[in-house]
Amino acid sequence: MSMRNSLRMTRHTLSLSYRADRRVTIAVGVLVGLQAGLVSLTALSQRWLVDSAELDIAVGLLGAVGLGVVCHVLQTIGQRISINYRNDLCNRIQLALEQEITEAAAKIPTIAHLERSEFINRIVMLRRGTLALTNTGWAAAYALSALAGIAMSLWLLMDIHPLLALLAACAVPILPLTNRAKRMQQQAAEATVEHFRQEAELHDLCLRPQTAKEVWVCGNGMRLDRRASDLWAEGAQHEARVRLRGLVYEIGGWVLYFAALTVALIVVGHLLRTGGATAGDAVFIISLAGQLRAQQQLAVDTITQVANGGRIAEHHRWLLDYAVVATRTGAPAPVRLKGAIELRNVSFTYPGAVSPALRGVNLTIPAGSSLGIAGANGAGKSTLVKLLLGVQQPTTGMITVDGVDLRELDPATWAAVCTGVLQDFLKLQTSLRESVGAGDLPAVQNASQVAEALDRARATRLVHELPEGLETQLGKTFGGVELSHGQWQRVALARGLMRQAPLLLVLDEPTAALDPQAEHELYELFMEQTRKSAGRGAVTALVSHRFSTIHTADHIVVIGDGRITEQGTHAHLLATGGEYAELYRTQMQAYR
Ligand SMILES: Nc1ncnc2c1ncn2[C@@H]1O[C@H](COP(=O)(O)OP(=O)(O)OP(=O)(O)O)[C@@H](O)[C@H]1O
Repeated sequence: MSMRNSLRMTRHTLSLSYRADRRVTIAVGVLVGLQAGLVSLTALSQRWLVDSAELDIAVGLLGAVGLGVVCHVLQTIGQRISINYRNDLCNRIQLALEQEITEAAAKIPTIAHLERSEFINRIVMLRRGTLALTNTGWAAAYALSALAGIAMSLWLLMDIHPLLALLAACAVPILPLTNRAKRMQQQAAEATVEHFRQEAELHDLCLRPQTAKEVWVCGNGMRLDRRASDLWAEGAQHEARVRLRGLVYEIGGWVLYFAALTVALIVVGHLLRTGGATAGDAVFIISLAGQLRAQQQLAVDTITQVANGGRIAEHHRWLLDYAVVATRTGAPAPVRLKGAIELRNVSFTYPGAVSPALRGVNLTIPAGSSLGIAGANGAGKSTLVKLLLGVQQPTTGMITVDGVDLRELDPATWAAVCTGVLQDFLKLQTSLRESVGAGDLPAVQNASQVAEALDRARATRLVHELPEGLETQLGKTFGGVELSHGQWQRVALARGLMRQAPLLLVLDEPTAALDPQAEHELYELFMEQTRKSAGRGAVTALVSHRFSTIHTADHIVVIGDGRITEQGTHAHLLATGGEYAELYRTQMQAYR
């Protein structure tokens, strides 16, 4: 399997190199190929030089010097040129691979793969191993060149004495033993990836400004740091132990070769003493035997790199296959909703969770209406929102849009008619214009559309307060202006309001960071927008803990422990006198 992956990645990365620069790829290929013959030719020139000197042949001497110089020049300069250009090609291959990985990940229409640790580990291994993947193709080219060079050297050595073939035979175990050592290291890296992921996460908690303040207030910094360091030490110790065991295998592989080298040197001494070889032959054998070690080392290193690339390629293949399986096409999403969005007996369980987050939910959201979603923490409100947006799919049951199963609609076109603000909204550290415009990318340059969205989010004052208005860089990471949490939320709101005619507007606690007056104004606005776009059948789904805001929705559902416990209009729910009525009255009294 790994062999097949190595071959596939070799072909793939070499074709990426060829696509990146055809002429340079061919030139580097020729230079790498030439290296195969240069080692033998250099040794032959040395033999020719010594024999010509012994026999006093001037032409031979001149020829040998010329050949030697040409070989050395080609070897040294060729190597420098090929290494430099190969590095440049590898940078381009790496960029192309990273694009491929990001594009594959971006094509996946749900986020299910980002909620399973075995998948996340694969993605981390893949990202960490991009360099190994990148090198596979050119490592294979160097390996072929080294193997061809070894074959040529051996053929010439055996011509002098068959025993010298021992040098090659005894080098054979080096490759499987080195490969075994590398495989052990790779397995250790896979076993410890979660340790390092947790360590990075814990250290990030202490270093990210957003989280560091809470860590400081709780006085957890030292403890988190110790826990992170313990995790790192555990992972690093395991890897170090495996590396040491691997080293024993690697050295073991070379022991046999050094024994064969001793035999070869004894053979040379014997041949010289008995007249079986000339002084030129002796120089030739010693020179080639020395070079052979370097060639074998190169072959082992590069073949190991190819095998390593093959192991990472398995994760690459997994991601591409997963993206293909997960990528769905289907009927385009409607631009106008005529009937309703319906949830039919929908249940959803998060990967690895023991109990469902939603159970048997039946709900009809008629075209042109607004839906208020209420419920305690952890009841399942945000999960319902994720299912409506299509980023998660029901485990059982189905969601239909005008009678068509959401899974049968083209996810990209469905995403294009959805918009909104999620609870854990994005703080996009770009210019204000881009941070808002990202809500409708084709319009990101359209300053008036961006300004309009900011106006609808009641954030125009913010634009005037910022030193460069719409072009102000936001966030500290790139030296911009830091906003308050509420201001960031307004920017996120404006982003969610960028799309001119969405079919589904989702607002998952979009005003939690705003003051009550601002919240009230915004809800009035949302409801007005819902009424205005009712002609297109657009639907607004609004999650909030504040009953003062959701009571204006056309239909309200209360979720408890993953089930709909009550639903109806505000008036109906108040008249029923259930949990909603009680909570509503309690909140209203608290506000008085
Ligand atoms: N990514 C996840 N993986 C596993 N379980 C999750 C995940 N997200 C939420 N849950 C679980 O699903 C249940 C519902 O969570 P959800 O976020 O939908 O609640 P919520 O009603 O939006 O809560 P809140 O009011 O606190 O935002 C909870 O029990 C929660 O622990």
